[in-house]
Amino acid sequence: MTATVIDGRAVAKEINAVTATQTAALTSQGVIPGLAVIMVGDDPASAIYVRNKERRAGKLQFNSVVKRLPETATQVEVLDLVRHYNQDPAIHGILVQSPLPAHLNEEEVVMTIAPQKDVDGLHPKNLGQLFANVGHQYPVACTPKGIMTLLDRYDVPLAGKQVVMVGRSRLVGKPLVALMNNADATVTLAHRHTHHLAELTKTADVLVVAVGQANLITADMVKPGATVIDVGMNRLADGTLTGDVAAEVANVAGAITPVPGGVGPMTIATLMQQTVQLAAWQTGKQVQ
Ligand SMILES: Nc1nc(=O)c2c([nH]1)NC[C@@H]1CN(c3ccc(C(=O)N[C@@H](CCC(=O)O)C(=O)O)cc3)C=[N+]21
Repeated sequence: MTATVIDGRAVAKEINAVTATQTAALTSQGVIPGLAVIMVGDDPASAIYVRNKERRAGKLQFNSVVKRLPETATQVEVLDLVRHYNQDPAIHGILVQSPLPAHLNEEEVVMTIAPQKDVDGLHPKNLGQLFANVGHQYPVACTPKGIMTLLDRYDVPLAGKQVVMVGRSRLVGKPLVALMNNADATVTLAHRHTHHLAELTKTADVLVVAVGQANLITADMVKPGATVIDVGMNRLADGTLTGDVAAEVANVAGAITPVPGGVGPMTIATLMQQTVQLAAWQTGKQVQ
């Protein structure tokens, strides 16, 4: 038996088609969705992301701005740039690429982004709303949100199911836990201090892995028939891109996302979808 391959590119294409229609609707009302990306230094995963975002935003005819600052940029420079885009009515979404160089205070940068423009959903106000499952019109981190869309498109049941999330980043693991909880799954968050990881992952009906370590998850760690979502983005010495899940897992899982072509394209599509949504909220326009 070999697992169903969950085709992130195909689902992303559907989402992008809807986003294109919504973009046209907004543009005809005089609002061009505006996305500002700030990248400091040159993290390789960020470089892939920025390149693919620019391409997609161009195709959708967004107002897309990418500001690249050198590794040596100061905290004040980054904060001033964020404040500039906070004030700019042509920009509806602001994204600061993570990780920032070690000398910068990421916490303070995130706190400075206007919550209504925080297209990554990282601001404590937005994360708080997500965890409390209260309110409406708040952004959610694009990778976990895109994962929920994928699972929905593939009719993967979540209510009452065991979900194990490996990796507790603010960008993926934490928001995914909240989204899964809000979807009535029983969710466990595992991380570098977790004991007996293999025993835990083997209980998962849905296993999501966002660690950044090639081959971390092997076939013996997966329940037969489970859905495995691989968020890893690892560049091997020979230049190939690979996730955190070993190829042999396809012999055990029921469904699995490939890398590339799984979660990555969904992150981009969700970013564009959410930028349009933020533009509509900020301007009071209808998109559908
Ligand atoms: N504030 C912030 N938000 C992020 O969401 C964020 C970030 N910082 N820093 C870097 C990581 C990495 N990331 C990727 C998203 C899509 C692809 C992607 O498009 N992957 C494709 C293409 C791969 C390729 O072009 O070779 C795929 O998996 O098929 C990659 C990487 C978002 N991240």
